[in-house]
Amino acid sequence: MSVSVFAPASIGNVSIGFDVLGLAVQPVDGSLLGDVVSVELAQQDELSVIGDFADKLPSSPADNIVWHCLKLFNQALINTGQKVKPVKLILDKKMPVGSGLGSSACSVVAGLQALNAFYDDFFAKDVMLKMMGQMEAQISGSLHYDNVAPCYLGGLQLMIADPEIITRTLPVFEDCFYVMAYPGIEVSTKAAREVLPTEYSRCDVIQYGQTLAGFVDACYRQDKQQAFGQFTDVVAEPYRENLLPGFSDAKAYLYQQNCLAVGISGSGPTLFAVTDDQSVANAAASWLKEHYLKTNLGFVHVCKADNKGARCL
Ligand SMILES: Nc1ncnc2c1ncn2[C@@H]1O[C@H](COP(=O)(O)OP(=O)(O)O)[C@@H](O)[C@H]1O
Ligand SMILES: N[C@@H](CCOP(=O)(O)O)C(=O)O
Repeated sequence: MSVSVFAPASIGNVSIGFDVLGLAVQPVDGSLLGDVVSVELAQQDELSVIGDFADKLPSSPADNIVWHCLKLFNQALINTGQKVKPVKLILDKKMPVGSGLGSSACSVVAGLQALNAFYDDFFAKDVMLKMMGQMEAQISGSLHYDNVAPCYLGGLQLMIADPEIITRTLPVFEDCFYVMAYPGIEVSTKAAREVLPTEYSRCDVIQYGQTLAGFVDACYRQDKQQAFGQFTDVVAEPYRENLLPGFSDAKAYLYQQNCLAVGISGSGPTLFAVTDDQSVANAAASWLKEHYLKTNLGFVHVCKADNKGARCL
């Protein structure tokens, strides 16, 4: 028996919810923006990596986060008295690394969820999400669920301080397009966290709280004007934009073209632009292809919210 699980790309932070807000996205053209992990019975545990971005990962499979997922998952099975089966894992690494698209989360979620599907969904969702958070923390240096939660559960996820709840699903703006532009250069999440201040002014704290609260309220009332009217990131963007060549010019241009919001996806370098008008989305995508991409690895996708999250193929 073999199972394959796809886990979608996500926008960490969504600009105004540093570490606590994340949105899963899928291209409107139906292409798979995310990673796929397949699991099948084998003589002994093994991992092979294929796909467009396989050569960007550590050469030893033992350094791949999917291998660590297998070890964590097996230990959790053993802890419950279950018998562990040797498996062959195949990671189809479709996602660029250090991209701001939640690439490591895609591998973690696809890997753990494929294993759980192989064991007939042995672990409940909350147990799985905690394991996913643990693996993401190992790779990025700190515990943040804003990629793994939307990648696993789909949609727009708000992280809750209660460790028993972890995340709540917020209503999305179903008519919005998210134009995702990955320039083809790498920015490590760890490095992009190190440039952030360790303390913020009272004024920034108030603005952050007010903006996030206003956004959540607007999601429930489906009020796009309020959601995107005050869409200013005071926590990360001012300190990270220097890591992203061309970001501030692109942002200014896209606002002139009537985009509702523009921000850094996760820790960058991917930029996202929001609009509810498909012709604005297509024009933004064409412009970004020409002006924001820096290498031939870059790409632009017009996306919508992905409400399904990780799924068996
Ligand atoms: N399967 C994997 N997917 C992504 N990154 C991996 C994987 N296995 C190991 N890594 C390593 O983890 C780090 C992930 O970097 P990070 O900046 O967090 O990526 P992203 O922001 O795209 O999730 C890189 O050093 C990469 O080599
Ligand atoms: N909240 C994190 C999100 C990182 O997302 P990634 O896609 O860049 O891994 C942060 O901003 O550091």
